[in-house]
Amino acid sequence: MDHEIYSFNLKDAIKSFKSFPKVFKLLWNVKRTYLILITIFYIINGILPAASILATQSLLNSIQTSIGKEFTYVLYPLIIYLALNSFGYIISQLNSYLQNIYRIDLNYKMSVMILEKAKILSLSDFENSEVYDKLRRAQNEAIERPYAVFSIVLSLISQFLGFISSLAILLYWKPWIILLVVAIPFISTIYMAKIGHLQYKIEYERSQERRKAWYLNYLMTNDIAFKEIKIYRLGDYFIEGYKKLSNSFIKQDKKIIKKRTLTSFIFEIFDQIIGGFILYLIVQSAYIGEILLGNTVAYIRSLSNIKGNMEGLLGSILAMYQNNLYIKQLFDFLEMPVKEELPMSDSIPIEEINTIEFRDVSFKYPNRQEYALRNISFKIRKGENISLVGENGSGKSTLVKLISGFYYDYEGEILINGVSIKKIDKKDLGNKIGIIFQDFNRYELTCRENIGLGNIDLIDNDIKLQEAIDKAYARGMVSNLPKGIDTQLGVWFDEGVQLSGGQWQRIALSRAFLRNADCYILDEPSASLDPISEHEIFKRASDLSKDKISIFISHRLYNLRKISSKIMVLKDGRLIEYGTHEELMNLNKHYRYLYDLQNTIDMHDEIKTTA
Ligand SMILES: Nc1ncnc2c1ncn2[C@@H]1O[C@H](COP(=O)(O)OP(=O)(O)OP(=O)(O)O)[C@@H](O)[C@H]1O
Repeated sequence: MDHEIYSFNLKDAIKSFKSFPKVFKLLWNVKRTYLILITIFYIINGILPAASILATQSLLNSIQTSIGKEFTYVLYPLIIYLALNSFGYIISQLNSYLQNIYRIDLNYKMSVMILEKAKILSLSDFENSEVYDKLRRAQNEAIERPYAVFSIVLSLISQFLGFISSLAILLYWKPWIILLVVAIPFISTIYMAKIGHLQYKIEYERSQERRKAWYLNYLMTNDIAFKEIKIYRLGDYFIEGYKKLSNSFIKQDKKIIKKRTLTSFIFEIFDQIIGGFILYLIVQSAYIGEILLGNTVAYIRSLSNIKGNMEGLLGSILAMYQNNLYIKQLFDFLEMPVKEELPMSDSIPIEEINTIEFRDVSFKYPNRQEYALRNISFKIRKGENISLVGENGSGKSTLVKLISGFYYDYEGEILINGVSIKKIDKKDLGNKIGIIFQDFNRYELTCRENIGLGNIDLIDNDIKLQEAIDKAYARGMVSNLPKGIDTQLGVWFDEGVQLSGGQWQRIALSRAFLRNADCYILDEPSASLDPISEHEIFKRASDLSKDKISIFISHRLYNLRKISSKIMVLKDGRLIEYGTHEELMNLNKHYRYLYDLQNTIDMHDEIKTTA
């Protein structure tokens, strides 16, 4: 974790401004004409208060000194005074309009940038909670910050101009008064910076906890966990967890608010005393006739402007420092190196997958000590139907994730057509593999989209979609939907139709079949399918991949037996047996044990059901 979040000092504060050039580059690229106009308006806004003070001074003095003279002496200062005020109003309205528009564009651009970055992250990035935290921090806390920095910089300019111009008016009268005016706001800002830093540190450290609270909230307000929450009566448990986490945040937040209020209260008292003393000096000078009425009003207004500007100025610097810390998170995320993304420029294109070979491959997940796969070697050729079997956690899904190119930090060699998978064009590899994972997605979109996402180019091609639907034996099911293929699926949106687990699986299969792949991987596509449907699907998938490669994972060994040209048996991450069903049965080892065990259980079940 960054050292700079633990303490506040000037060096760190200056360091936090490092991301400035990047912020301005980003702002510049959004809408530069607006950026320039807004800047000009801020500058005018900075000068206007002092100009208004001078106009007031001139108006009042001319009223006081022109008694008995022509009215034009008063009329011109009056017109200038009114014109200035109207001009100020128009400028501020225009400025707020431009800022609102600019802000919408900027936030949109920021959200897209974060999504674009998330798009290129690897699976292991998403499985890494640190990366996940970075993503959430960027999304939740940093997205508004570039705009905040921009408006702070502008108000800094505006405040500074206001400060200098009002100061000049007061300097003209009594220069030493300036020291009194600036002392307290200056000291109070340093204290406030410390509190601001503390707040940032708290936010940073609790981002995991915040995510947990969000997750509990999500579980309670989403249909994903609804059934279990109802049946197991988990509502109170989750709400308690949410409350516990939220209460700790609330406690911390209240503490900070207390600290902040107390500090500003104490400094405000000092400030009021000093302000009162200066006001006394001005009124006394006016009383003894040292200054005219217009000057008196001008000095009083300058005094309050300086105070306001000074506070605003220091407050802006403080806010800028805080925003810089958050912006650092944004760039931390946007500039985070994408580990697994291999250079596309010198990658080798492939037209088809002929062979997949593992040579002594071992792999462990980045966050785990133990290996998920150990010393795996095999070669699969075009036309082979391979089945992967093994107990839970034996490494079957991990193996297919490696074939799909999700992880590259394995030991040994993975070769596609004899070339290292690391060198193969990722896009080509993706295009040539049709896969359904165990945890396949149920998109809350239309049936067309749910299938068409398998090959976006074909999403409007009804003939190809129908072919894919037929391959997954889903024709009857889709045509029975109220709007056929254009029916909204799921329950999140209007007119959505919920499907059964097995029906969703057929949709996912159609999605995989829509790809013109050379290698079909079905990772337990059968979990929600009845044994007959599973047999049909496997049979169909193996028929479809006659001159291709297919890899099936299932716990129903009986169904795999008929369609597999070879069976791989995994145990504790090792490939312990590899051969045809007959060979493995004759070997009389683990596969035979699993097969016989399943048969015995099935027979037992059958006897129980018929009894
Ligand atoms: N994303 C992950 N991060 C860390 N460890 C993981 C991850 N996914 C799987 N593992 C671990 O890797 C090992 C192999 O898991 P894998 O999912 O490949 O097993 P499997 O054979 O497909 O199991 P199942 O039959 O239950 O689907 C297990 O010990 C599991 O805990």
